[in-house]
Amino acid sequence: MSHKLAFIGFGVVGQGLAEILLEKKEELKQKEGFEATVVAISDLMKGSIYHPNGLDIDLVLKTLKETGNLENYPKVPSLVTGWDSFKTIKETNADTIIEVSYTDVKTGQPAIDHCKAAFESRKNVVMTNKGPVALAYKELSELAKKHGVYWGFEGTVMSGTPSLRMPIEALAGNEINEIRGIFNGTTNYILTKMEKEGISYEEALKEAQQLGYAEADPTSDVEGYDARYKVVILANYIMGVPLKVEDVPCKGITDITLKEIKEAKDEGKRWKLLAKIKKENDRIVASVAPEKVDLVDPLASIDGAVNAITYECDLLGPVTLSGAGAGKKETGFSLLIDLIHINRKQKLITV
Ligand SMILES: NC(=O)C1=CN([C@@H]2O[C@H](COP(=O)(O)OP(=O)(O)OC[C@H]3O[C@@H](n4cnc5c(N)ncnc54)[C@H](OP(=O)(O)O)[C@@H]3O)[C@@H](O)[C@H]2O)C=CC1
Ligand SMILES: N[C@@H](CC=O)C(=O)O
Repeated sequence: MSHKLAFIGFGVVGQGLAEILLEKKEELKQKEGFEATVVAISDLMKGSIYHPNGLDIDLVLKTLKETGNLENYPKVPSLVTGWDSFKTIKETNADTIIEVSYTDVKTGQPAIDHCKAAFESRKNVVMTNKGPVALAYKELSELAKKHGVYWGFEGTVMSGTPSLRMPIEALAGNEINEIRGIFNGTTNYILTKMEKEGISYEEALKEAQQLGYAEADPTSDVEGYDARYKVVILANYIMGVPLKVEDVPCKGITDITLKEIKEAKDEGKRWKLLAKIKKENDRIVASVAPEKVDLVDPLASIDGAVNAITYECDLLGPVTLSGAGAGKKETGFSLLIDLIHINRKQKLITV
């Protein structure tokens, strides 16, 4: 099947997916019958380009690298420049919108409205932006369903590690009453670096930013807001409970000093930013906070930008999944798996 894609936002993750589409073009065609044409990219500062017959991804990436602006793409006939996100969503011939603009932890905007505009234009959305899923899951999932389009958001929790797809598909039939884990790559990277290399909090945060792990405003990572969004997504999507962001007490890692990290080590413990969700009768209790975990706890050995999640299943007992929690290719992959899902569904319909 052939797909026409439009990117909204073209930072670390957007470019990660573009590189994957370029590198795996032939393999995806052979193995999955998947073909994609990028028709448009609209980014706030990097400019906006649209060509109904498709853009040359290699040339797009080179243009951006060399000039910093997409609008320096060669001026081929029918190339349109300067369209904002909404015009790109509504008026291009894309069938699927890749929403990879920044996550606004207060309002979820403009990404919520990007999703609405796409669904109302009968376009699929695949996204890594957590805002719309954390703040408007019910409304948006109903709207996507009403318009018969697909909404994929695997990368909103634990990057490309299938923390959403695995429980929904492979653990189906179990009741999941408790979830616990490490859901933020940046903070886990910082804590690991502070403990193992003795570097300062500021230095470790800078590295996480350079590696593309941190949010555009890293306050979201270090104060725990990003992990809190992921808790809300898991509660709504996996546990079917309409938990709200304001119901989740949240504390970050900014107060943890090198001295405290060393003291924990001497006690046979390690600081981790833990997220917890538990169903208690009709109630759900959830939190995000740093905790000293025993070194024997499986979560203690989760290092760097890796994340981990344990699902307490009524039939299977605890199931733990660990893998990348952030990163360019890793999160680009999360979008690819959602696109492959659309492709497989469409193939089933056409046979
Ligand atoms: N990085 C990671 O490892 C992961 C990221 N995510 C999520 O994925 C999303 C993208 O992350 P990432 O690529 O790292 O972030 P970046 O900050 O690198 O990229 C976001 C891009 O979106 C652009 N943008 C912001 N607002 C708009 C808008 N209204 N219209 C068009 N473009 C816009 C920005 O423009 P400009 O900078 O040019 O102003 C920027 O280029 C975020 O929501 C993040 O939370 C999820 C999982 C992992
Ligand atoms: N900033 C986030 C990116 C993925 O969601 C993180 O560090 O985990």
